Amino acid sequence: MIPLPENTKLLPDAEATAREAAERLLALCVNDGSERLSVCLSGGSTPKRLYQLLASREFLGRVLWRKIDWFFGDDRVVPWDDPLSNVRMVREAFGSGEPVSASRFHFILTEKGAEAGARAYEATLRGHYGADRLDPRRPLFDLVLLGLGTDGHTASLFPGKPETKERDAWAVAVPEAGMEPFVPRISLTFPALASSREVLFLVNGKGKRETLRRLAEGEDLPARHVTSQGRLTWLIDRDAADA
Ligand SMILES: O=C1O[C@H](COP(=O)(O)O)[C@@H](O)[C@H](O)[C@H]1O
Repeated sequence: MIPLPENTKLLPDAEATAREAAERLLALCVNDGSERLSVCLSGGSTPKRLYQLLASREFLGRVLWRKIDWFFGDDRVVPWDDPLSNVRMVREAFGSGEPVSASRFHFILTEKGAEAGARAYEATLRGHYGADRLDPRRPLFDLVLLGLGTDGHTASLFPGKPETKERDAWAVAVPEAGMEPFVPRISLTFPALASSREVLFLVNGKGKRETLRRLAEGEDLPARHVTSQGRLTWLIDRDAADA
C-alpha cells in the first residue's frame, strides 16, 4: 500500500466511497440544526455515482433537499449541454426526477466567458453569504466535495498556474487548463474552499495512485493546499491506495 494522506478513510471500491460520501451528507442534514445548508459539488467523473445515489430510491427520501443550496467548485467554460460541462454531469446524475429545485442550484455561468463567469459566480456567492469578506466564524460552505486530477489539481486549480496563488477573490478565471480537457475553466479559490465546515476528497482507481504517492512524498501539488475550518477527510478506494 502507498502512504496515504492524514485523515484517510480507506474503502473497498468506488461504490463504497460514493456511499460513504452520501452517508456523510445525510448525517450533515440530520445533525445540523440550521435551516439552510450550502454544499459545494465537485466535477469530473468521480462524483457522478455519489450524485446518482443521492437521487436514488434508497437515498432520495432521506436527503433534506429543501434545506440545501448546491454550488459548484469549478466548471469548464462550455455550454451547459456540452458533454464536458460539470452542470450537465450533475444534472444527468440527479436525473429527470430533478430533486433539486431550480432556485437552489447555483450553476457557474459560462456563456460570457471565463472572466465574466468568475465575476458573476463570486457575486452569487457573496450574495448568498451576505457579506463581502469571509468570516472564519461563519464558513461559506457546510460541505465541500473535491476530486483529485492525475496532475494533482483540484477544482480547476492546476499545478504551477497563477490561480493557485489567489488570496482575495472567491472565484477565478482559469484561461489555460493544466490538463485535458484543455478548455478554459472557472474555479473557486483556496480561500473560498477553506471557508468550509467540512471537506471531503473522493479518490478512486489505479489512475490516481501515482498522484497520491507524490502528495504523500510532499510534492507541492494544488490538492495539498486545501484546508478547512472543520474536518478534512480523504475517501480513497483500495485501487487508488494499492491496498
Ligand atoms: O477537471 C476536473 O478534474 C477533477 C478530477 O476529475 P476526475 O474526472 O478525475 O474525477 C475534478 O475534481 C474537477 O471538478 C474537474 O473539473
